[in-house]
Amino acid sequence: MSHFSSAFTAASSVSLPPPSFYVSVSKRSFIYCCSSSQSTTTVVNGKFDGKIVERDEIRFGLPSKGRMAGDTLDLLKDCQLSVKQVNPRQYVAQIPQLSNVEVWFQRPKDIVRKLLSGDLDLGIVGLDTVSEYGRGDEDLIIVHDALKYGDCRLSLAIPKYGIFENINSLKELGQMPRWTVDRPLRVATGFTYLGPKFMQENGLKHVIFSTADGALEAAPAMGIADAILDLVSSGTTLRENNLKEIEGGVVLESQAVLVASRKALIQRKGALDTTHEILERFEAHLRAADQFMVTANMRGSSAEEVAERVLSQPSLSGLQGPTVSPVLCKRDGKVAADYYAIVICVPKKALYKSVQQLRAIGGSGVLISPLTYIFDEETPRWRELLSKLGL
Ligand SMILES: Nc1ncnc2c1ncn2[C@@H]1O[C@H](COP(=O)(O)OP(=O)(O)OP(=O)(O)O)[C@@H](O)[C@H]1O
Ligand SMILES: O=P(O)(O)OC[C@H]1O[C@H](OP(=O)(O)OP(=O)(O)O)[C@H](O)[C@@H]1O
Ligand SMILES: [Mg+2]
Repeated sequence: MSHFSSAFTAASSVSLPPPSFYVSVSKRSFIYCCSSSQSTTTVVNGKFDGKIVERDEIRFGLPSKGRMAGDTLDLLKDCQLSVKQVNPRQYVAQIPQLSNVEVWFQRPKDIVRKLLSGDLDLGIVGLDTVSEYGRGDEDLIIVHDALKYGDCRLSLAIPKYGIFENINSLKELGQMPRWTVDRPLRVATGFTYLGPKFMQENGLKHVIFSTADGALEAAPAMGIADAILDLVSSGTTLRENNLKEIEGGVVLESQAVLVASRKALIQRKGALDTTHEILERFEAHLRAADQFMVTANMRGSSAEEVAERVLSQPSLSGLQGPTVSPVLCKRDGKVAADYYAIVICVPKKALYKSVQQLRAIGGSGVLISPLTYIFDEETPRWRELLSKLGL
């Protein structure tokens, strides 16, 4: 177990001056004050003399509640990694298939903070959370960038009415002459790192940010802010509050990601192997999730001739060409192959087109089955990870 208590707070995130404040757009550091039984140590950006604190288990942070929690457990279950949590209020759990892993349920932002402080080694959160609370720290490595749930975008929105009626782009918003040092554009957001950074990168000078924990969409109508910067998925909340997104106003496209601490992967025994296994399971499942396995019978003179016909169709080329096997039957006392069974994988969205193309080349008895996993020789993301780690 760690010598340090985990209950530390990122100093930069606790004392946001209410009600509105000028945010420095320079990169700020996290400062954690850690006390052990013997001494008090200051750990800057989660680094403790560049070394990790020794412990035997690999700690995996999962969202404890909210919209990411259920989908995260579902993904793990689909990858045959069942998280054994006795009740929802228990914050530690096990994954029997990964005996060296300890799951810790935490709020998404705390997962990122604890990866940086070295209290977690791996985590699953939205890319928005990694970007906001990770603040570009090089210790954070995105191992899988597209877990295919939690889709949303961080986007700037302004009222549809009044002075903004004819404003439809970030450029037009920035060029409105009314924003001055004395009367800057007021933006309400929970993203107090990404917001100012985005405005600076886009050359908007007179901007002031205020923050609140939720229901930001009310701020313009209440006269508290001119614009909001918040997550959007269906767009319903914006619409219901008479707000609109603008061209060039998307800060970030987000979905759930698997993120790791670089130090943990390099220094902690077993961390890299465990990450490899989790990554392989995720990739195998996610690749399979949008494909069907299609089998069909085709009359033909040889396996090669049948394969030629299949490969002539654009939607039927399969993973590495079709698998073609003879369907053997007895005719006039002799075993012969008049038919061949072909097996291919097709993207779910191309299913009907594939069936049509199979029929067009003489396919019959077409069977469609769901695919559960596709394990390739090596996943491209594993290679990328090794290269990011300099291994
Ligand atoms: N429409 C959406 N609004 C907000 N978050 C979304 C949306 N769609 C997907 N997400 C993802 O879900 C995450 C937010 O989950 P949730 O609202 O449960 O947690 P949170 O608000 O960050 O936690 P907390 O309750 O500690 O503030 C986001 O960081 C984002 O990655
Ligand atoms: O585009 P939509 O599908 O409408 O989703 C966007 C809304 O969802 C989130 O709020 P949440 O439900 O987390 O409530 P909160 O603002 O109180 O956190 C987000 O902050 C937006 O308000
Ligand atoms: Mg929320």
